[in-house]
Amino acid sequence: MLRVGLTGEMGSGKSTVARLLAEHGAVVLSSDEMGRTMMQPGQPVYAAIVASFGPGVVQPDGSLDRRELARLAFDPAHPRVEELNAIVHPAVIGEQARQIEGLQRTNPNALVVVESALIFSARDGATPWRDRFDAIVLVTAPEAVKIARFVRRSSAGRDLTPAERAMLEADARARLAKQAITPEQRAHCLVLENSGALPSLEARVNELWLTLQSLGNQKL
Ligand SMILES: CC(C)(COP(=O)(O)OP(=O)(O)OC[C@H]1O[C@@H](n2cnc3c(N)ncnc32)[C@H](O)[C@@H]1O)[C@@H](O)C(=O)NCCC(=O)NCCS
Ligand SMILES: Nc1ncnc2c1ncn2[C@@H]1O[C@H](COP(=O)(O)OP(=O)(O)OP(=O)(O)O)[C@@H](O)[C@H]1O
Repeated sequence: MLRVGLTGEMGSGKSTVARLLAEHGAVVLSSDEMGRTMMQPGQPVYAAIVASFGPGVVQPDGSLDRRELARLAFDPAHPRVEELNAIVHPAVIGEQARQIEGLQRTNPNALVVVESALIFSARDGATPWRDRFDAIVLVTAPEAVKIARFVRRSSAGRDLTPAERAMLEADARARLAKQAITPEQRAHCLVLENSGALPSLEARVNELWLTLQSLGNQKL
């Protein structure tokens, strides 16, 4: 088994790369999706978030108000993202470890890809990222492209007022600031640049797949 961490800042194209790797046969675990599942009513993570952040983050139907939670988490005057991370990240990392352990038994030759913007910074308090992954792939794109992709996704095709656009851009910058990757971390990564058109990304992913295959079960 090869355990690959797939990272890159928001809007860099990680999910697109994950999808392409899955088409080659990789087993992909998405941290964002796992986090969302654990934040559903009835889950321990949901209860811990409501206990910390209060009833103001609960919508009338009982689900979490993600927009309000994001506002509190990334509030520039009083950010609480570390508090939120301390609840969600250990649970997500623990679930990933359990799923990878299961795959070791059922599919020992699997190439497992864990997708997360926070591969280097997310902690469960115990296991350093070096012990959780055999190789890290970093997807990069220019800052302006990443912000534009976030604004486009968040507005879902709606026309934005200049004030709404400015708010979304500020939200994007606040999230990106929490994802910055240091040159020391980058030096550990296989870097995939994604500033061009999709076919050139696809060609790079084809090469990446061959490189990962050639690693076998070796740590990079
Ligand atoms: C703040 C929340 C409620 C915002 O929800 P929203 O639906 O707007 O965003 P979504 O979860 O789809 O994330 C979109 C992107 O935001 C960025 N982002 C999310 N959480 C964080 C964080 N803690 N730090 C930095 N960037 C983040 C990531 O690039 C992510 O891909 C949510 O992202 C959250 O609970 N974050 C904390 C837990 C977390 O880190 N989740 C992501 C991986 S487990
Ligand atoms: N090379 C490309 N050309 C055109 N569009 C692209 C390219 N790469 C990615 N995209 C588009 O940009 C958007 C963001 O890409 P993607 O969701 O893969 O990024 P991400 O890094 O996973 O972002 P996030 O962390 O926000 O989930 C998507 O709509 C995707 O289809």
